[in-house]
Amino acid sequence: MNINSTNMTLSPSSSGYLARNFLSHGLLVLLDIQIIELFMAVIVFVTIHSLRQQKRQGLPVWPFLGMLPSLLVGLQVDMYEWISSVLCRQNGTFVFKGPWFTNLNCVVTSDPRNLEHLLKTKFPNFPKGEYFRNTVQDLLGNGIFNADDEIWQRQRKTASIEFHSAKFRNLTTESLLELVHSPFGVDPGCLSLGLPEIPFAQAFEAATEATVTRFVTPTLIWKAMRHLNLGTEKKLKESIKGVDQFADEVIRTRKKELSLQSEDKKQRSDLLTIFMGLKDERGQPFSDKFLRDICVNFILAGRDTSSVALSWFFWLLNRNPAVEERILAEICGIVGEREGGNKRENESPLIFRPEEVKKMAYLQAALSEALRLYPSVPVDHKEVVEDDVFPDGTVLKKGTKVVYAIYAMGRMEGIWGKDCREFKPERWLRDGRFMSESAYKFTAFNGGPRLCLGKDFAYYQMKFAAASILYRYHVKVVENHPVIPKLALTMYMKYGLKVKLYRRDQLELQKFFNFKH
Ligand code: HEM
Repeated sequence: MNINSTNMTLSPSSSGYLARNFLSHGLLVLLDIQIIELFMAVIVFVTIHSLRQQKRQGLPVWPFLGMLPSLLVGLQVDMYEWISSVLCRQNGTFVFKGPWFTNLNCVVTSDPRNLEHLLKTKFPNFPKGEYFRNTVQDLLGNGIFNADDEIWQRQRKTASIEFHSAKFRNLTTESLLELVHSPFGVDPGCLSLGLPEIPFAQAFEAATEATVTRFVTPTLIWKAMRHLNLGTEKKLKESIKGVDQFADEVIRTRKKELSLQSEDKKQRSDLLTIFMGLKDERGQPFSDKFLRDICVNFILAGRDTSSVALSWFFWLLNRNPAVEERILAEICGIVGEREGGNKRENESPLIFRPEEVKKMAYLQAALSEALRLYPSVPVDHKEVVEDDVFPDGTVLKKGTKVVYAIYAMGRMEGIWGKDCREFKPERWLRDGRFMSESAYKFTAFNGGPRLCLGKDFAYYQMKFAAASILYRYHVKVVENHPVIPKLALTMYMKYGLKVKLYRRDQLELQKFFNFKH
């Protein structure tokens, strides 16, 4: 990664610039390469040491060996599969030990009993903790994802009241309608134009990816790299700049709008506006930095989680045409119940009513199944406050880091049965009705006091968007397009999802109107 960016600087087109800046720049390039070598040496050392530790504990060493070359070429490995395979062999929990000077020690678990203990029963004993906070601080600041205690409670309470208000619900329903049926939404003809590139979204994705690299790099090393502005730290800094520019613009615009409105017209109900009207513990309005953290965290919570879930959903659908047919049959059945029979509304685009979206049980099952296999937040992190013991007997010392592997949970036979790797929406249905699962077994939305605040809204918007697209188009994934997860805070696809859209015609849909379940 670092070498690539160095090469870019050394390209012929920039040679004039380089000549002028040779001394300072040349030194930086040299330092950059030395840091990479140091970093690699540390990784090799960490690996050898960890291998010995793993062996002593009776843990399999081959997955770690398999990971080594990939780690050295830029953490390209499918880390999630590696963690899953070790967890399956270790009955759901293992202790990972790195050398004393690294931060790579942790307990990794996917056991639902431990999850319930961690997320609910002993919740106060398992905050996000200092290590997590320091690692993601540059990107998430003091926002809800990164906060504990009062700072977290305050944001949670404010957001929770807001999320449950009628005004907020109306606003989100309206914006969803606008989003799906806008010129870049799913209106006929528009998708063929292609989607615009969104610099903020790119910066955001790059920032979450670079942040995750910190978790697998000794703290000492990434802090040194940050200080010297090198490698992934340089990338992180640049991408955070892009994220901040966007957030600053949103805050500035909102402040201006509010200052221009008269008191009686201050009707706007969105989270940012609510937080702008609140005071901190000293009775002062929240700083712009804190408002920026609110923006960034809620965007991460609500935007990227749902959008990556939809990408995995459409990819899975492409591999399971029978599921797509059942979803279409469900949608057409619901549309058919509309006044005026089963005729498609010719000219105006068909917009699903909220009560119709709620009825789409099979679609909800398919989305849950996609999230079971590809959870938007693939791993999460806690820290132990006081010595404790997990229900499975694992001893937890104060300060231990605990990683709960949500991705791996979807691949545990002990939890989901022998067919756990298959995409089977039917496992979520009883007599045609959607049945939710325990949050400690299906942890895609977290559980306990930190259960996702937007879960219901997320299902609603994903169902609305998926149904609106599927009713109009057959979404075909471009052949041979590589689809693998990216190592980031959110489970993006490493190379995105390339699809071709084929407009459905009346005849094709007619088949589904006549389909019997
Ligand atoms: C498929 C969609 C979604 C998934 C899979 C998802 C998943 C999650 C997960 C795993 C967490 C816990 C994160 C952590 O503590 O580290 C979380 C928290 C949260 N989610 Fe979601 N989420 C989704 C959509 C949304 C939406 C649409 C919103 C808002 C409109 C939202 C708002 C939140 C908030 C505010 C939190 C923080 C809760 C807290 O820490 O108390 N989420 N979500």
